[in-house]
Amino acid sequence: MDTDEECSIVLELPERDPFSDKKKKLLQSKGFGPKERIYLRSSSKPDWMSATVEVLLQIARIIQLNELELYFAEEDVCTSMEFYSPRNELEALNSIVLLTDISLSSCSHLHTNILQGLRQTILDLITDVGDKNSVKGGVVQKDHSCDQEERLIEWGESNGVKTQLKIAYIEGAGRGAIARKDLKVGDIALEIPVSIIISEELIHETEMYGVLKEIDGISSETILLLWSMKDKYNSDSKFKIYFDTLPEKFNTGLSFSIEAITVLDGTLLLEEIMQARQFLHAQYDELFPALCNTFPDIFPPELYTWEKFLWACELWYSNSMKIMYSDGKIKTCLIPIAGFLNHSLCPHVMHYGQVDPAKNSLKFCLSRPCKSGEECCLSYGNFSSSHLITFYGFLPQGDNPYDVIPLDIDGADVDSGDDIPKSNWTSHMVRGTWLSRDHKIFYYGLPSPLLDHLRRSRSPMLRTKTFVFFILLSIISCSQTCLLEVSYAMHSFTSLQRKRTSYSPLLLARTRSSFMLQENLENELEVLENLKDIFDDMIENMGEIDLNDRENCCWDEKLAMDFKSTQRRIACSVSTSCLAGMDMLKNELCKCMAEDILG
Ligand SMILES: C[S@@+](CC[C@H](N)C(=O)[O-])C[C@H]1O[C@@H](n2cnc3c(N)ncnc32)[C@H](O)[C@@H]1O
Repeated sequence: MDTDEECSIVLELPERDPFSDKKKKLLQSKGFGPKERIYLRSSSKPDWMSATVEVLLQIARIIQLNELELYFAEEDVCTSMEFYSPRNELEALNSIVLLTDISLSSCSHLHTNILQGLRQTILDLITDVGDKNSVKGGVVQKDHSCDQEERLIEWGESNGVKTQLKIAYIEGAGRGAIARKDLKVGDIALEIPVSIIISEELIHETEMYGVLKEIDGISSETILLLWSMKDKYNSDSKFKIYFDTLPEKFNTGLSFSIEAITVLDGTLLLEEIMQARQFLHAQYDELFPALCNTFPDIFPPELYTWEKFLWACELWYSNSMKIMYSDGKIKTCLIPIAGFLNHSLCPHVMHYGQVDPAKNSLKFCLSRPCKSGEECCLSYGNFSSSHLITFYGFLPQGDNPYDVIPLDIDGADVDSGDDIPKSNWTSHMVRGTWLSRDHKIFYYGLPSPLLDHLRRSRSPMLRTKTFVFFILLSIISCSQTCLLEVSYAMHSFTSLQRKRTSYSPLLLARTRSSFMLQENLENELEVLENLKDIFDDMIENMGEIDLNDRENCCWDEKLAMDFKSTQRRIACSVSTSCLAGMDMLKNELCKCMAEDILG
């Protein structure tokens, strides 16, 4: 509890966090426990606030990491200021705002100023995250009319919708939602009453539902999809105005032409799109024409063609949202008006999936400010570009931190029989190494779980980087150079090796360590060589992309080319980082060998 003299904020990693063990380890590596009380003492030092915020933020970031960010998180003890992703940064900062709001509502008068100061500092940081990470905001195209969209908003408002947004055409993204006035963190940009959300309840009373519910294993999503295929053409539908605003064509990866698919040769997206299409075809063939033949009045054949089925699949994949209702049930829904919001890697709205039971409505609250006239964006989820292309038909602007290349290697960590804890990652991947800050020896900008896995699987005797590191330390201690900063030791072990004493037992111990170090460095080198080979093959299989042709291509070929360019860039960065790492290792090996020869 806070005393009158001291005010504090407690940051705690929830026990139920699915990655609690890994996060505890990461917190520990930065010198924190799973529950930290941070005292807010206004001191005479001018930078006390930024120092306090730095600590709060370091802990909050780790607590807010998702699985993929955790995989790429770097445990390097030297780095204090981390940045994992715009999403993580916004979540971390917003979690601190929430904690200060809770404290403000219950704190004594004495602490109000400190807490308000902290709140304002965090809000300023949130604005900075937006300014630094939102790539060239949506450019409004003035030459498009949005009459239909405005009619939908009027219809919504007459049904209880409250909105601070208007609809406009955005360059390269279709329609989007623009702030009508300056909106702050916590403001509600849009509020949609449950009564206008399209979800499974809506169709329970229909004849169609009576037929479909008898089909073994049919999901409520498929039932809704089949209902929407027909309701789109129903002139008496309650949702006619909504259906009228939907595009005639969705242009997702699911409707890529054969030419675009060919461009994807050598990438995993080719497989992903082919599999998704095969799955949908199989699903369609299971239901049609049988349903049309047996119930032609309920399923008129002209409304249930493959093309119309594919349109509905694209509608549901690209426009539906998963919503948790007040009873705790999660349902896939179409949400008129909210369906105009585009996706951003640095979104304004991050949490919108839960019905507010008090108002029976869905609220879209801001996690970062949105200026008047600026496009207000959502996060559709932490999706890779291949997922966004397949199911939404676009590549987000900017560096997508979820763009990974999965590696088809046996994921389970090899049990080396030693007592070094295994990382327990069941699958491995890489992403653009430019996203990593740590390109030192043993890190190379590559994910540690992958490197550790490869080190272990090359040889059960081969140790993780932690073990190599201990060997380095033992050499250092043999040289009677003590109390060195760990980070310094990592960088300067070779120079310390040179300061040898002529003490024979120490020399012997050091020689043994030096031999083990050499062996580990050689193994390390092989790990990088193998990894580089994998990525060089991948680059070769992808082939060159002739971007000169791009302008004359169709939308899908352009998208395929852009995707391939991003994949090539990732693969090239991995190959380059491996090469740089190999050079560092060869350098160290040369020094080791020279040391041994010189005795
Ligand atoms: C839920 S809708 C959003 C509204 C949509 N722009 C429209 O005109 O109907 C999702 C679709 O919007 C487009 N979209 C969303 N975010 C985008 C982005 N960041 N860049 C380009 N297109 C985007 C994609 O076509 C996607 O399938």
